[in-house]
Amino acid sequence: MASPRTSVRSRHKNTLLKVVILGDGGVGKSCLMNRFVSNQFDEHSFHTIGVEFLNRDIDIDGETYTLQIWDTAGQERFKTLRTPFYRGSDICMLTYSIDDRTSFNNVEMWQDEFLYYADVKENTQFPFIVVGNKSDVASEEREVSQLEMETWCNENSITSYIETSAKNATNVQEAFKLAVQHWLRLETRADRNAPLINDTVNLKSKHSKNRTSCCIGATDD
Ligand SMILES: Nc1nc2c(ncn2[C@@H]2O[C@H](COP(=O)(O)OP(=O)(O)OP(=O)(O)O)[C@@H](O)[C@H]2O)c(=O)[nH]1
Repeated sequence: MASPRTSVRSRHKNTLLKVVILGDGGVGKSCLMNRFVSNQFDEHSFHTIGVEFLNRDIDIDGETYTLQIWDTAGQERFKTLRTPFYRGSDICMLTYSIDDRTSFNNVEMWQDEFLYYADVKENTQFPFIVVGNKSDVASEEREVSQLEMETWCNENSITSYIETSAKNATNVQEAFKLAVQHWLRLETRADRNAPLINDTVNLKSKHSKNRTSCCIGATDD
């Protein structure tokens, strides 16, 4: 027999969130996705060509969210294959590898690429999370300190950041959870502010446009 908690939760509709993972080739995007979805790690992971996606549910505060995770090809030559998939994203994970300074320096470029091709106008209103992967490497191989990453995030109004290791499964679940919590915070704020932004809102209408559909459908409406 189902527990009272389960039967209450089963009445809630799942929320589907599209999460896109961006970052230089080789920083570990595919490994992060596979660790999160299948709890597996491939020491000899191949470069991604274009995009791949996998789904996994995550429970936060008694609610279930289905994450549709899009792993993209980080190599420059695949740019035209990956960018058409940015539109409609709810969350963007900007990844670098802590033993590769160039990949950290490129985080800003990845954010710009995402904003442009996803057609997101307000970058401070979009849930970006910065993920420094490969935290398992020996300290002498580290090229980017955690403080440096936090400083960059603060300067760029990014409030969610974390170091992970897809290899030894450190903080991978937490990274996705943090991302959804960030999305939830912005969503709640958008809902709260909605009537203030549009003073001609029809109070009888049951249809409420949330922030996500605004970003997706801006050119199609
Ligand atoms: N030490 C360590 N190695 C990792 C980790 N994550 C991934 N790797 C290794 O890094 C290499 C690249 O991993 P991928 O997941 O294919 O990298 P990617 O970012 O998807 O690369 P592209 O598909 O080219 O964009 C592989 O050899 C992985 O085994 C990690 O957390 N720690």
